[in-house]
Amino acid sequence: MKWLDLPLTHSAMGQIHLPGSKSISNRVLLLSALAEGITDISNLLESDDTERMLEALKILGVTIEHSNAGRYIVTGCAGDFPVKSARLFLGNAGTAFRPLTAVLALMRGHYYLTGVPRMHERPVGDLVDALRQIGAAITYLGQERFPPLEIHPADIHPADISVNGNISSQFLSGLLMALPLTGQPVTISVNGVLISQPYIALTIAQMAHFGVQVERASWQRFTLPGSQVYRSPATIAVEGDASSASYFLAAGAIAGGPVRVVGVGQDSYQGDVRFVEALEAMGAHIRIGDTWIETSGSHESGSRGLKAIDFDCNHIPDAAMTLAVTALFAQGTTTLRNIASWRVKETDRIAAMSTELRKLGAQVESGDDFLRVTPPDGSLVPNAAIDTYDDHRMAMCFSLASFGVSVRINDPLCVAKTFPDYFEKFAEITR
Ligand SMILES: O=C(O)C1=C[C@@H](OP(=O)(O)O)[C@@H](O)[C@H](O)C1
Ligand SMILES: C=C(OP(=O)(O)O)C(=O)O
Repeated sequence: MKWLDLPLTHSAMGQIHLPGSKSISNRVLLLSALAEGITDISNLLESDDTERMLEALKILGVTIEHSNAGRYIVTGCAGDFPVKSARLFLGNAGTAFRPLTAVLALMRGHYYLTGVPRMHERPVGDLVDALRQIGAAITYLGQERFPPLEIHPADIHPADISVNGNISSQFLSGLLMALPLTGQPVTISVNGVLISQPYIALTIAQMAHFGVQVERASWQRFTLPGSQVYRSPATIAVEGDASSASYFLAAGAIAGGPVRVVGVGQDSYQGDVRFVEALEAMGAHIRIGDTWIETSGSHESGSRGLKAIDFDCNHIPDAAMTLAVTALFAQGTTTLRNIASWRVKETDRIAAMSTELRKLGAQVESGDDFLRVTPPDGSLVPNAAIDTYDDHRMAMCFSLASFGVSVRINDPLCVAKTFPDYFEKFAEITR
């Protein structure tokens, strides 16, 4: 499908059962594969990113059975992948590429890790630097500090290491998940500011489910005490995806609501549940239960019933994109701060977001790490053709423009990265 035309929609209302969290799914798959014992996983996300992880683990010799939708049974390999030589294609899945790099560097095997062309523009050098501190032998097959990578068998000498924290938290997450495999005590220090910190909390929580503890004095220093092994928790249910929830929650805030998402709630492990704090600051009404979140707002679609905000988005890098499009329905200028990491994700998201918001008539200012969005004086420009840059979140965010104007989404199938049936679900809440 080359494009999808979304007609002007007057209101949003209904209930959506969320697909499983991408971030939890790929962590749980990897930890199940590394654990002793069999793990019965339910509500696993079925999308391109999790498919890349599943495929890679199977190539590495892990037995994974698929029984019914979202249910996977993984027989763990007790810390050592049986296959010692493999080529892995990891698409554009950061949650597969970065953690697998760290784990495979310790496996005394010979591995090639590649991805789509955009993955080869997404940095991995800080992670490789950290792994080289303990003896890992990794070479860059293309541009220095970027995938594709070749990992050679190496003698690992566990020692205290440091890693940069300001490009992607996935480097630290990868190290945290991999280093218990050495069995030795190791302390990881983070150089500079750690971005996307809730994803580190998520990593530590998932490791704890598999019996491995991380000691943490601050968000700059993490100790793995040594002599710990991953043990299967037997069964594990993946929470709904809080980033995927953001589109529906924004819809409820923009176009009346109530819109309820089911699958995440007040005790969620995912940082993106805090997106609702931004919506609340914009004037939306929020209700949260144990396993659901509901939003409602002004009942006149496209009426700019919301208030502009100035928001630090460091802790919600993915849901922050939803905020940029929600800003079209707020009075005044919304500023999103601390979003420098957007530049090295599926596309340069600051550039892409600026270009596409302007097509709708918004005034946009941007810098290295911020975006400022002012809606047009009158209505949004109708029938804009929004380019999506092979970025699932660009496609999903801009569906929200249809609450103000009819809009065309180019290459809508890019949502397959994390939410293959997004547009069907979106249609369920529009009236
Ligand atoms: O660890 C994770 O699951 C993720 C961490 C974040 O990346 P950065 O740490 O690169 O910001 C986030 O954007 C990504 O979608 C998922
Ligand atoms: C940044 C993202 O993905 P990745 O896990 O590939 O980094 C995302 O899903 O918005």
